[in-house]
Amino acid sequence: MSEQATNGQTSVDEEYEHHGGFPKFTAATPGPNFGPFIEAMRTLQDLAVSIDAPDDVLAEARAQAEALAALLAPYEAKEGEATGGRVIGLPGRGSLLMLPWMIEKFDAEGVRSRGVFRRYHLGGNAAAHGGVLPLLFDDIFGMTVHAAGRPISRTAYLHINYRKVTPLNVPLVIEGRVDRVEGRKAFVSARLTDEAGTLLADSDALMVQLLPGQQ
Ligand SMILES: CCCCCCCC(=O)SCCNC(=O)CCNC(=O)[C@H](O)C(C)(C)COP(=O)(O)OP(=O)(O)OC[C@H]1O[C@@H](n2cnc3c(N)ncnc32)[C@H](O)[C@@H]1OP(=O)(O)O
Repeated sequence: MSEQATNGQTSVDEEYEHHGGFPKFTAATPGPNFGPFIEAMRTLQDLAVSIDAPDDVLAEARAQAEALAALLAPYEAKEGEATGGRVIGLPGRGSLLMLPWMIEKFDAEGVRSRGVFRRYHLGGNAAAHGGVLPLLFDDIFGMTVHAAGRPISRTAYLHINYRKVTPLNVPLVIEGRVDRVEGRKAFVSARLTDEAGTLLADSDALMVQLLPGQQ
């Protein structure tokens, strides 16, 4: 977000200032323990949805989880200041909400990301839950319009075609691009495939550029 104003037009930096409550996001550079901490939390998520443990084990797990929450609670930070989501070199940019995928290509031609769906993302019969695919697509579309140099935009609609069941723990690829722009509207599309190129799902969406002051 470093474009300068030219010919009296609003710069991307100024656009940020105009976007109501939107904080200005800058990359975070946490210490070496942040990445392993997030990975440990992801493993906990996988286990929390998959264990069948006796109650005395759950009592101990509960105590440790509550102690961990008490340790971390004093460090809660505002949106835009929390580390998670701002570490480009980590899966999901270090956000637990995001899929643990790594950005491989990020330019005006499009964005490509690779990763796996884990046990935490299980829907049924060994396949990813249908609800986590929109998360993946929406995130790639946000990055796609950003990489294309568009000002902050929100998803107006997002349509997904589920072509084949999406497996867990199999390396997958998603690629998104801007197909066309009409004023504030960017029409985007993306494809989710396995590494052999088999199409699992595709999506198209409308990203509408926010007006000054618009939340
Ligand atoms: C910091 C990085 C943030 C990145 C965000 C990542 C993406 C996200 O996940 S955002 C979260 C999910 N999305 C939302 O919450 C959006 C909620 N909706 C909204 O805020 C508004 O409806 C919004 C902004 C999409 C559009 O509203 P508004 O600014 O009033 O525009 P509006 O005048 O209605 O529409 C603008 C144009 O888009 C079109 N449009 C708007 N919505 C739709 C739609 N659902 N389908 C088709 N066209 C639409 C309108 O017809 C209009 O077209 P035209 O200019 O040709 O007449």
